[in-house]
Amino acid sequence: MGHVGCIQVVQFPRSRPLTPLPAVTSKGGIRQRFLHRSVDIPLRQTSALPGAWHCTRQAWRRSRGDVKVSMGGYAPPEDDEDANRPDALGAWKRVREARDDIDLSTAPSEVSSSAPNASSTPAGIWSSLLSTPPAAPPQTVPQVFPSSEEAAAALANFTTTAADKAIASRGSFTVALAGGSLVKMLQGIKSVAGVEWDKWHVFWVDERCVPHNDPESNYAGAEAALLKDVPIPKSQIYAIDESLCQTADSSAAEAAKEYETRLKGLPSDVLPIEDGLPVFDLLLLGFGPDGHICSLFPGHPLLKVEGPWILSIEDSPKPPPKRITFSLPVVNAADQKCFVACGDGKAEMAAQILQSRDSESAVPAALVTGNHAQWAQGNPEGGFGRLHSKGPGGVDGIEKSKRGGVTAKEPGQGDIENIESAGEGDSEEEQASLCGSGSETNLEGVEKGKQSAGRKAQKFQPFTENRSWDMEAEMRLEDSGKDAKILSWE
Ligand SMILES: O=C(O)[C@H](O)[C@@H](O)[C@H](O)[C@H](O)COP(=O)(O)O
Repeated sequence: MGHVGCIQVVQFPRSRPLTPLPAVTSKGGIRQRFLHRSVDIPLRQTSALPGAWHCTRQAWRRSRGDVKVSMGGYAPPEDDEDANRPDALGAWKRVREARDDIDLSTAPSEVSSSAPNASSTPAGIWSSLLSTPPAAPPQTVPQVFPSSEEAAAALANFTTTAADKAIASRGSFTVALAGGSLVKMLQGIKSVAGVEWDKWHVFWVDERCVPHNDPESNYAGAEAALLKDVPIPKSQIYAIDESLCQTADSSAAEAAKEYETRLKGLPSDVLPIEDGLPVFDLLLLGFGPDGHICSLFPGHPLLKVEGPWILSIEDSPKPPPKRITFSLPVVNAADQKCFVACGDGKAEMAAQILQSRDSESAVPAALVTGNHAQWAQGNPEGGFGRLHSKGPGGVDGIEKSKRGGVTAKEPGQGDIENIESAGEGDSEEEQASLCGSGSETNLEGVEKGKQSAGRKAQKFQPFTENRSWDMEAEMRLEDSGKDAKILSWE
């Protein structure tokens, strides 16, 4: 095909055609999205490498290898491992290798205008890429809800949408749950109609090393809030092995090892592994008032551990002290991560997470990369409402909406994304119903939640936009001589 100087989009022979979506302009270039097997595959063209198109690592993963982005005509140098990667970083490295010899500003002439059949041949794809005019950037609207019921309903909608996509793509859905105040919010999921529960596989991002009937058990909380009422096969609920957590002397390390072994024994159509890490479809995360996620606490050495998937901790600052947890690389390898923040007490930390992202002082929650959604329950006139201010604890770019909520002016890098009020505030009593203080035990919180009023039907806009891989920043980094392997920047 002679695509000299450009990255060529190739479809494997048996894959379904890509459906081009309208192109958008975004930070660093023009972005084109394709719909493929129900997933968006964004490609972008950057000013740094005119004529070249790139896709994010996460999009590559989500395409499940069905779409290949490669550079025609240039073999990767053998001694550069990264240049052999099939994803955007590899493609970029290959282009960097070749850029002295080629004219990167020249798009392949045979696809510039008259290529046949826009979506079924590489030339056609190029043609549609080149001819689609840029559109306005999409709005992304993660939301703050004045009532926990509304936040729970939005979370339910988001989760079941993610499940539908995963099931359509590979026949199963893997979701990993946190504990804490998130647990009560899970109740909303059971009222969604038409869920293919038999395709769900449920895990825990962290678990306290206690028996299942212990009020501190995250498994027990999720069981009471959701699992006991939905027909997920028991064999697809991956709780900690409680036989390893019976006494105060129990070793969390053994429980972690057992959990990891069980995950590694799952077939790849249930839990795919990429770059040595499991790719969960969705993580439902909380964050603590200190910014911890899972059982990864600020300043704790576990944050830096990269090899094992599941880690143990015996000195958790949040009781109980013995726990097992996903490692940070496992968290970041997941396809989607959703933060749920309950109550105004989390607003200050939410602001800190937004502001410290990408900085040395980032708290664990700010180290989570990739695709995010955030649902928060709080008072738009209270703690979360203050996020609009530029003062201490405030976040630039977020302003109050007419209805008393807060909404972002534009999705800026490092934002917790746009935040919008979902309606008028509910009573204090109702606010407390699904959103506990976090200090009460999981089971107590669920009991309280059961007494809440039924949820309201509501409009909900899912978060779809990727935090894109910033290729220009990565190039600047490499030029500055620093380690450029910021592969999870997407
Ligand atoms: O076992 C746990 O403690 C949880 O799994 C933990 O990961 C939780 O998500 C955060 O601690 C936030 O908890 P709160 O929402 O209760 O603050």
